[in-house]
Amino acid sequence: MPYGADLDIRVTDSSLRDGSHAKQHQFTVEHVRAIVGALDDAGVPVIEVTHGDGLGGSSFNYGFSHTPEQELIKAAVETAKQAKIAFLMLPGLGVQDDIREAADNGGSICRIATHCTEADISAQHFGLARDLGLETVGFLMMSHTQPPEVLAKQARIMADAGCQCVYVVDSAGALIMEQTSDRISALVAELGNDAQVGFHGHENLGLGVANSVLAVRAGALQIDGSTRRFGAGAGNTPVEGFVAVAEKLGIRTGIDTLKIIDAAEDVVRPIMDGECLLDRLSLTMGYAGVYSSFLKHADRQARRYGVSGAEILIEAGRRKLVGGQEDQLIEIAVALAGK
Ligand SMILES: C[C@H](O)CC(=O)C(=O)O
Ligand SMILES: [Mn+2]
Repeated sequence: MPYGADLDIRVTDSSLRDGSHAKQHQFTVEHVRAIVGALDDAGVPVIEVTHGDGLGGSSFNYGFSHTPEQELIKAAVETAKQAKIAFLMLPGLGVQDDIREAADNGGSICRIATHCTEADISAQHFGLARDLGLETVGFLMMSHTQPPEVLAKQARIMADAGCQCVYVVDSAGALIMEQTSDRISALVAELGNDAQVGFHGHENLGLGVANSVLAVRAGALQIDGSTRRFGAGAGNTPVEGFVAVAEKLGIRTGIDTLKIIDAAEDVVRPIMDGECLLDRLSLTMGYAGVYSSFLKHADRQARRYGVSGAEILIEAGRRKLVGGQEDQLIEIAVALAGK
């Protein structure tokens, strides 16, 4: 079933949210204006702008923002001519007033993220977002850790609370091919016409584009990516790569392939501190099933305590750490240093 009359699927670019992890939350209003301007011109229909860990993420545990995210959201809304501006929030990290403020600043899509077994903590936030007239999206993070039937039940909780599209979120970039499509199919079967299904991929095993195509084939109607892979870990599904492949497969995204390729090279890349690489640490994250946004934290602790970043990540995977447990990376590094 197509997304709309002109689109088969809708792409959301997360460079200005997931890329915040890679940029260590140092986005400025100028960065936002430049990236939103280029993506909007290329026809990207949705652009997500927030601290990497969502509204309220600017903190000691996650890393302080250079510029308050509400200012960034406002700048994005002022710049975009056709794109809708989305924002992310994790219940407990952000609070309901943050959603109200983001809506006042013109954000029109509210994305609520929970660990994939904790959808129930999102109910009041979806309720508020719908009351405010916002479009809603739910994120089931670390979806590789649960089988399709468990995710489907969690998706049902979100949909019943007012979520209009539930995403399978491959936070660790650990899903491999059919592991993605089986999860998407289970959500599509559970939700039917009650909500759409989306997929958010990371490149830690190099499968972002392939997994996204399989997600579309399994019925996903919304796909996330980041132009130039500007995201946590090895980055997200590259929007320009996905759009090129989609065009060749006859999947209509509404995005101009050549314009988004230029935007990646000429606008997004100069704002990045460096390329998001499929190197030892990010590959280890995909292999060990570790939350992609742990990359910079693990690297920092490895340098601080003179231990192996890869060993920190392997242990984080063994402990099945979830977002919010960044402090345990310090404990692991201290333990490794003491050996
Ligand atoms: C808060 C996380 O960074 C959300 C996300 O993009 C993911 O889990 O992946
Ligand atoms: Mn992500």
